[in-house]
Amino acid sequence: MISTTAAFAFSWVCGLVLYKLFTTGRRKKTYPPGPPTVSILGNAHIFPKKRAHIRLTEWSRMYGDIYSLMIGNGVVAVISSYAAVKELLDKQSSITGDRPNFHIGDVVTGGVHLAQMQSNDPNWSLMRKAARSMMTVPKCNEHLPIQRAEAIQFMHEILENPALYPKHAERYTYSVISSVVYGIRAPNLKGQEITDFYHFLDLWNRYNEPGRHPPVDLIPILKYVPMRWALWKREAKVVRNLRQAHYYSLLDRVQKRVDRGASFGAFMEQIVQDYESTGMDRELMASLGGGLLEGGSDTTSSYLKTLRLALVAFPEAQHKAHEEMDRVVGPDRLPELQDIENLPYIRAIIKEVQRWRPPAPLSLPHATSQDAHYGGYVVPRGATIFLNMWAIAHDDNLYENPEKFWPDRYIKAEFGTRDGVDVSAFRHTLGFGGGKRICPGINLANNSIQINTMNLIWAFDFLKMIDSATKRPIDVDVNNYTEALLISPNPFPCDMKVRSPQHAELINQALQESASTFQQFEDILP
Ligand code: HEM
Repeated sequence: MISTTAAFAFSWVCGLVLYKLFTTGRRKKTYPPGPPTVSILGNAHIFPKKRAHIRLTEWSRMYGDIYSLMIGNGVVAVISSYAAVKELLDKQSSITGDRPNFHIGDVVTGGVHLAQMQSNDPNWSLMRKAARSMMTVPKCNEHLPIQRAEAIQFMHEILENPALYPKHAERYTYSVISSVVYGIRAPNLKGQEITDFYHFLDLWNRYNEPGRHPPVDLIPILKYVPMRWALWKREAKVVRNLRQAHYYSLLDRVQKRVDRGASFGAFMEQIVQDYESTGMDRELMASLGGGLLEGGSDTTSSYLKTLRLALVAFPEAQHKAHEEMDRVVGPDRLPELQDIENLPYIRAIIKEVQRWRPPAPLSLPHATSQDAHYGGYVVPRGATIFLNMWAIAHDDNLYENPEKFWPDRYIKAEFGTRDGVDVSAFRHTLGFGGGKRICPGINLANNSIQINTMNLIWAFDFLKMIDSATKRPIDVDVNNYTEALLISPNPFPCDMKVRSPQHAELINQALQESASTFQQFEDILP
């Protein structure tokens, strides 16, 4: 009897194992369609490691505006239409506003990070509320003087050393956010804060390269491998220590300023003062400031780098922009933010840069906390959702010749679309994500984008470099981009020349006049 029961149990276990092996990786009929799966892996073996947005876009052309990839038993849904974003991310935001598990990220951040935490975590709500209240339109308008002064310094840096444009763009974006958040600016590229920040960000990006780490989120037991055998743990610890030191040191400087009764109007001063009523401890405060610095730096500088690439590669657009700028603003003064209302072609350039090369082509991944529904399909609880901004922005059915940088499309139609396209679900903020996770920095980012696009077009000619041997212009490669989740152009040859001595003189003069604005952010006391 015992042997019969044992035999029965044994065959039952074998059957279960076989069933699991057979079904793991298989797509359920209720899920969105997708590429054929294989046992156990599903689609894991074909998931692109680099330039994922390009492959995911090819699949969206085959499977439609929602499809799924199976990673083992995990489901990844990829959406690539305005309608799908509206239905899934915006309308069902309460159940599609989580983030997928990201263990290595948690090790680096201690699990406390605005962009990574789950939306039911009360600390996420606390930080998110604070971030949003700090970056309303009126609050951002209060920071316009420093944003404008930094943009003038940016132009001046290009005048002095145009070859370092990408570095100047990074200094600009870091300095604006650091001034707004901490009241501490980065006056030049050699400063300790900016050097430290980009050092650990570079390390983190490199450590995150696909394939560098074991798949800890898929095979959780790997989390328990001891540190001495787990390179990823040692690397994550290095970044964690550098990151923590940086953000605690910035926070301490704000705390000391508040203690001595001074104020530079920085966001963190208020947070430090209110910490008892808000319930934010030191770790949360440090993480909040850090999340904003990280969220706003690479994204805004990516825009500025793409703007330069587009103007060099598409001289016709540059010519039209110069013509408009000369007509509306002229050479006798710098542009002001209000001028944007009278510069439709410059506004079209801004929209086209964001469509043509969105800094976050797959946005940041969302995750579902319950089953969500779209187009008759189920996106099950625990699934990851990618908003494929690239697929939407490069959809030939929506946009004529989508690969071309052609701002005129936005002069012809509000959303730049072909005639007859239904734009009822369209919105200009798609590049900033959706639902309850939509980027909280939109207003600050838009001010930076508008001020700098006007300034740079007003001040400079963007020219192709001349090859010293052949004396011919060197073409730029408009597809040579970095390969991470956030993309920006790799360095390319470009010659930026100030448009006249009068333009240079006005920039120098404006920089001198900005001295008093900068002075408010010179946090030199210990
Ligand atoms: C051109 C500039 C920018 C672009 C294209 C951009 C884009 C994005 C995108 C696509 C997301 C993900 C949204 C989602 O998951 O649905 C995001 C999130 C975020 N962004 Fe931005 N962003 C920009 C500027 C900024 C700035 C200036 C700040 C702060 C000062 C900022 C802070 C953040 C934060 C903290 C998050 C995470 C929000 C959360 O998970 O709750 N971003 N951004």
